Amino acid sequence: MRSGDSYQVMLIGDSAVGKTCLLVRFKDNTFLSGSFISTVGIDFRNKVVNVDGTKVKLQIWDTAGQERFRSVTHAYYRDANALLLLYDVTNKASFDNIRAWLAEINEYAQDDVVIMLLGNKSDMTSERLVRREDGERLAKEYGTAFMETSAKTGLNVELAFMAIARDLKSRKSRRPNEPKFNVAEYVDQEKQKPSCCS
Ligand SMILES: Nc1nc2c(ncn2[C@@H]2O[C@H](COP(=O)(O)OP(=O)(O)OP(=O)(O)O)[C@@H](O)[C@H]2O)c(=O)[nH]1
Repeated sequence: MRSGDSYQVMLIGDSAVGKTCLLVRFKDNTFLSGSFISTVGIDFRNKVVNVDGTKVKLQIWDTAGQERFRSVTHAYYRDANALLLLYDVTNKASFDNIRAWLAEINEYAQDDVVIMLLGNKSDMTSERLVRREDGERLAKEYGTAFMETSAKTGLNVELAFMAIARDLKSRKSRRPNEPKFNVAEYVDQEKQKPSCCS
């Protein structure tokens, strides 16, 4: 693998939506079950992924969702190249708060930041309170990519980070006459592959 670029990806969203679990699933392919330990301030992990034979280093910042840490996390927004914005499909308030999170992004992040909206805990089918269509509609309204994930089963977790890595890499290396990388199209294509998203 050739060595390539490094990017900062930040996980944001209400407390307990599953940001830490999503990161641990991506990094170590395990699920943190048992008692819930809320993140204090901010934490980070690196993972190197392979995008078309080039190493792309993702430095992933896991932020605390609790309100009292907001001023700490604000300081990190401007350095983020991409934001994974999570809600919990079993927690309606976490979905309703997405507009407020998007307003924060607008205020503190770079204008060209890549944003992906993720509806996490999609494995909890009987407790679901937010429909997939509602997530899709909101993402469309704000022009962001969207998918549902489960840190517990691993559904779409790798895909979400890989789509971000590809988008960031293509923004950097794209020649003026090349078409823009389309995250939504990429995600749809990958979802259809049998090896994906189990
Ligand atoms: N069933 C299910 N439970 C999940 C999933 N993701 C996270 N959880 C559970 O939800 C709780 C909160 O997960 P965390 O990852 O710690 O939440 P967080 O968003 O990092 O929370 P803060 O650090 O407070 O911002 C834990 O009890 C997890 O086990 C998921 O995809 N499915």
